[in-house]
Amino acid sequence: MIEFKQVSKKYPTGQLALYNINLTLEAGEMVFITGHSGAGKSTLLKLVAMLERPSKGEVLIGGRSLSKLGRGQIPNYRRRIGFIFQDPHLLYDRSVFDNIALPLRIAGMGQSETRRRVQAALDKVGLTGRETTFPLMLSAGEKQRVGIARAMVNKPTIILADEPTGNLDPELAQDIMFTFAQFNELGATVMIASHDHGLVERMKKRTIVLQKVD
Ligand SMILES: Nc1ncnc2c1ncn2[C@@H]1O[C@H](COP(=O)(O)OP(=O)(O)OP(=O)(O)O)[C@@H](O)[C@H]1O
Repeated sequence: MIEFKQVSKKYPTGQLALYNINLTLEAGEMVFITGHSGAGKSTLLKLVAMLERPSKGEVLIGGRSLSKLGRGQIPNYRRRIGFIFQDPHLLYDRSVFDNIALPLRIAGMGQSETRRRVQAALDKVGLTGRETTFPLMLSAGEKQRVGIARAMVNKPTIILADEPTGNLDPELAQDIMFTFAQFNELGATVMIASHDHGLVERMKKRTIVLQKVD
C-alpha cells in the first residue's frame, strides 16, 4: 500500500538523507522506523506526507506514484494522513475542543458533525471531559494526546508519527504507543519513527532500521 522504489533524497544543501530505499508496507500494517540521529527517519515520513519529494525513485500509495498527483490533488491526499510530531504545537489560546476541531473547521464541516467527531477522538485518546480545558493546564502526555486526537479527527488512513514520545516519561510513552496500536487495529496504516529501542521492542511490531548515509 505504501511503497518506496529505489528512493534517494538529497537536500538542496547537498546532504544525502536517504539512499536507494526499497520498502513495502501493507495496508493496515504498523511499523517502526529506527536508526541513529541523521539516518533519515524524518525524511522518510516527510516523503510519504509529500512535505518533501524524492530526488530519485518513487513513492507509491495504493499503487499510484505520488509524483503523478496534480497540485490540486495534494490537499485531498494530505487529508488522508495524520502527522504527529514530537511537539504537538497546540494553540494555547484555544480550548482542547477547538484545537482538535481545527482540521474539521478548515475542511468546512458543520457544527454537529464536528462535535460528534471531536467527542469520538477525545474518547479514543482517553480525554473525554477535557474539552473546555486549555493546553496550559495539561500534562505533557495529555498535550501529546490532544495532538494525536487532532491528527485522527479526519479519520486518516495513514498515520505518521515522528518521535511522538520523545519528551515523555517511559510509562506515558508506552501509553501513547498503545494508543497508536489501537488506531492501527481500527485499520489505519501506521509508521512511527523512534529511537527508543526498548519501547519499540516491547511493541513487537515490524521494525525497519535505517543506516546513516555517508
Ligand atoms: N531540510 C533539510 N535541509 C538539509 N538537510 C536536511 C534537511 N532535513 C534533514 N537534513 C539532513 O538529512 C539527514 C537526515 O535527516 P533526518 O532528519 O531525516 O534524520 P533523522 O533520522 O530523523 O534524525 P533525528 O533522529 O536526529 O531526528 C541529516 O543529515 C540531516 O542533517
